[in-house]
Amino acid sequence: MKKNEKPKQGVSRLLEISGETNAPFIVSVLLSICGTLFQLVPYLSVYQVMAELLQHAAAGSSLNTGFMIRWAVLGLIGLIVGYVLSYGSGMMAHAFSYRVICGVRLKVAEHIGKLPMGYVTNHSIGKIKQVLEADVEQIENFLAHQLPDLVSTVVMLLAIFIIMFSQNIKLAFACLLPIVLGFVCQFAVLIKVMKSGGVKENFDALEKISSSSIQYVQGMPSIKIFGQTVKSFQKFYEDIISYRDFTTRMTEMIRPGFVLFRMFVLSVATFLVPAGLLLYLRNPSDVSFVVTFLFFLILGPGTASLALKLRGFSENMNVITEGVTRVDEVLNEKPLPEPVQGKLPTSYDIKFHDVSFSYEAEGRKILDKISFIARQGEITALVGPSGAGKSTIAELIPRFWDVTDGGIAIGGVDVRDMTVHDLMEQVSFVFQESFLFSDTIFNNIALGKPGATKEQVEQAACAARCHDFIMALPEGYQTNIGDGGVYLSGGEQQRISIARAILKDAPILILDEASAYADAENEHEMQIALRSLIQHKTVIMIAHRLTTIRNANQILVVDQGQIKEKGSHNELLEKHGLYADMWSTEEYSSSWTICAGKEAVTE
Ligand SMILES: Nc1ncnc2c1ncn2[C@@H]1O[C@H](COP(=O)(O)OP(=O)(O)OP(=O)(O)O)[C@@H](O)[C@H]1O
Repeated sequence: MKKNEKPKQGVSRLLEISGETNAPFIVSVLLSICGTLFQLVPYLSVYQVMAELLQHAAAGSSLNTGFMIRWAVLGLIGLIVGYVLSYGSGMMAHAFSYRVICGVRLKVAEHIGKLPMGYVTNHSIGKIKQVLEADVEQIENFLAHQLPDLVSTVVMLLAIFIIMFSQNIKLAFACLLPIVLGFVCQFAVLIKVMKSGGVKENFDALEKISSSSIQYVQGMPSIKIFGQTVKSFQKFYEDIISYRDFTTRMTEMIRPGFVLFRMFVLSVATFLVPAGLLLYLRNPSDVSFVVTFLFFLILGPGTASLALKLRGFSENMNVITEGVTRVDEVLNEKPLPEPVQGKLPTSYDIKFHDVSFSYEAEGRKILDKISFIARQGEITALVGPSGAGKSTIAELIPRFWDVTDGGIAIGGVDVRDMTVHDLMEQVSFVFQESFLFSDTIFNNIALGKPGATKEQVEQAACAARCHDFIMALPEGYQTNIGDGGVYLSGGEQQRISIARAILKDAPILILDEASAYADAENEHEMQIALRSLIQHKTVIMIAHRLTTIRNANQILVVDQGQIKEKGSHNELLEKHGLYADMWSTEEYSSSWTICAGKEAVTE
């Protein structure tokens, strides 16, 4: 955008976002205008036939039947051509609007993918969903249906009034007056709604309902187990109630103006008939006036339905502006800064140098001057109490967030000096909560390496020890997760995530509680799977169960955002510090049994 150039709004901003040109839209509008004009021909034809009938009614034999048939045929042709053109206009407008919303959705989705994770976690899924689905859907409705309709309605109204004024100015005024009065009432309401911020409030309220309904559905197990109902799930209930109150308030605000609007525009005949009769009584022998009056009686009430149509557009114009503003709010979020020409590391030691980090600008320090080196070909384990900052340390490596102070380097290259794409290529991450898409198992694994062959996916699944349970599913690798009652256990889901990571085969591997769901047998399977995954890589492993990481080359004990101890399992035991305490607590608790009867005993 050039300096001092006003940012685009509404439809032109939509075109800018989607990268579409307005040419198809203009063609669609032109077709719509032509279609509308052709649809006026039948009215003209009725008028001509009536005029002929009235003027020669007394002497039936002088009726020009050829003239009347020609007009009847012309009326029919006008009707057919009008509908064909309107159909063409509608088709073009739909194709155009679907291209626009496709472009907008892709742009927003692509942009969200470039934003720091902070954006996704700080903004509820409901809000993002609302922008991507409902707000964009309104755009389709507006572009495909309302805008072409608006143009044809305005053209039709203009054409009718031009014809009316050319026939009889006084009768034309009698038709115009109630419509003007109606719109004055309507605009008064509109200004009131705009001043009250009603459109924005409506979008905000829908966004809140969308967010809390997602939480309600996602939290269903807890809601059920704690005997909650939709009424006691306070947030959702309040959002529904406040939307009801808001819409009631808005209706009360809009209703009186709308009733007056309808009353005026539907009373065109009430204004027209007395005016016409007065004019007729002045000169009852004027047959041509009677013909004109009849013509007004045919066309006049038609203007009411057109005026009713126009009413909706003024409201929808605000809706579209608000929808585009919300899409722009997402697009204006700053993506992670990245260099144009990124550097690529040639080795994969990870070095944290005095890294401090807070989630919010002025927020609590989560990490405080963390320094360590995780060597290539070695396992570096992070252990410590819950909330110590282990996951945060891991998530800083692929730049889910950027450090507040200090730096992280891979093979001597600061992660901020690599392009985001290159950085992501270097890192595999198995998350605490494995996320599987509602797709086939094959596609879920192949996510690790787009374009992977069947053999590669199966090899990865074998290495991750999940091939056997996949083959036992109804359609093997082509089984859709979530369909037909196919659900996987937590441990199975995690092994699929490990298969994904094996397939990606990145030089850096981060495992955040990768065996958290595993039972004893599963954990053994998973350990074997991980062994084949971690060779020659830089591995960062977070674990609560210390047995899982006792063989790690280096163990970092994290507490309250700092590294309190560092060393191998044996070295740390000899220090008799936090790690030694955690180890003895784990050994102690693993020897616990619960007795049926009097008391719990230890071995
Ligand atoms: N997205 C976030 N926004 C704000 N604070 C966060 C966010 N994620 C984590 N925190 C806070 O950062 C601190 C460290 O969290 P982190 O998940 O790194 O700890 P952890 O040691 O991995 O814990 P656990 O072992 O329970 O997974 C916690 O106090 C947590 O509340």
